[in-house]
Amino acid sequence: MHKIVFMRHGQSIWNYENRFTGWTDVDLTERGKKEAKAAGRILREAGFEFDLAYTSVLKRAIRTLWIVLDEMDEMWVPVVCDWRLNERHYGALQGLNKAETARKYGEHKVHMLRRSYEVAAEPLLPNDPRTSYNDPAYASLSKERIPLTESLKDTVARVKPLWFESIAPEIRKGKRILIAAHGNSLRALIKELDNISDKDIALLNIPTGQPLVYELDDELKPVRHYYLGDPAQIAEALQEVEAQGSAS
Ligand SMILES: O=C(O)[C@@H](CO)OP(=O)(O)O
Repeated sequence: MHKIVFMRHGQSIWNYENRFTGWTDVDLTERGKKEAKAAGRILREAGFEFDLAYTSVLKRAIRTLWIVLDEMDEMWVPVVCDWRLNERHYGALQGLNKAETARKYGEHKVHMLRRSYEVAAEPLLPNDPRTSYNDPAYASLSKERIPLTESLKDTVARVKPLWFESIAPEIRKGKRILIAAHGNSLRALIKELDNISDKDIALLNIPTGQPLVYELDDELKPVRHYYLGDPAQIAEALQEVEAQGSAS
């Protein structure tokens, strides 16, 4: 039996301001840092140890991972930063307030944009200063591979190869892995792992800063999964994520 821990980053500045974030590289708030520290403590107290960690190339996830590893006194753990764990690209929505967008276009439309499998936001124009074309974090990628928008389906298409090429082989070697990533890159990974239908994935939200343990059998099929933290706090955090798309 293998165990892997997934964690969404702690609260970011744009989570706090309720803006569509995607590939925008915003940092954690003080609350986000506290969430990461608490997660590290919970993991340490539950006896978890890691041999390898994965994160995105976005600082809210990287910093969350650093804080967790620091709190666990495991800062030596090798870290792979891979763009394929980035948040799903939110196209032209990036920077807009979610409640204002819901007031303008309706809550249903915003829910579809946030949680449906195939719907993507309008793409950024190639000359939009918000594109990642000139960001050195993506220097190894050809321009065609840098998205201007993504649906969850597109996110699955980039996360899946990372799982099969890198993460799964390391788990098979016996490595104990922590993945600090984002709401939608984790939804994409979990959709594949748990074989969740395109329709049902709309119901899955991931709270910020809560360690989620997956137990996997020898074929790396999930046997069970559970959050480690306080259930009341997790329920509240989930409610908060869901409410971000409401007009009020
Ligand atoms: O804005 C975003 O990038 C994501 C995560 O914060 O938001 P949502 O939960 O709306 O998909």
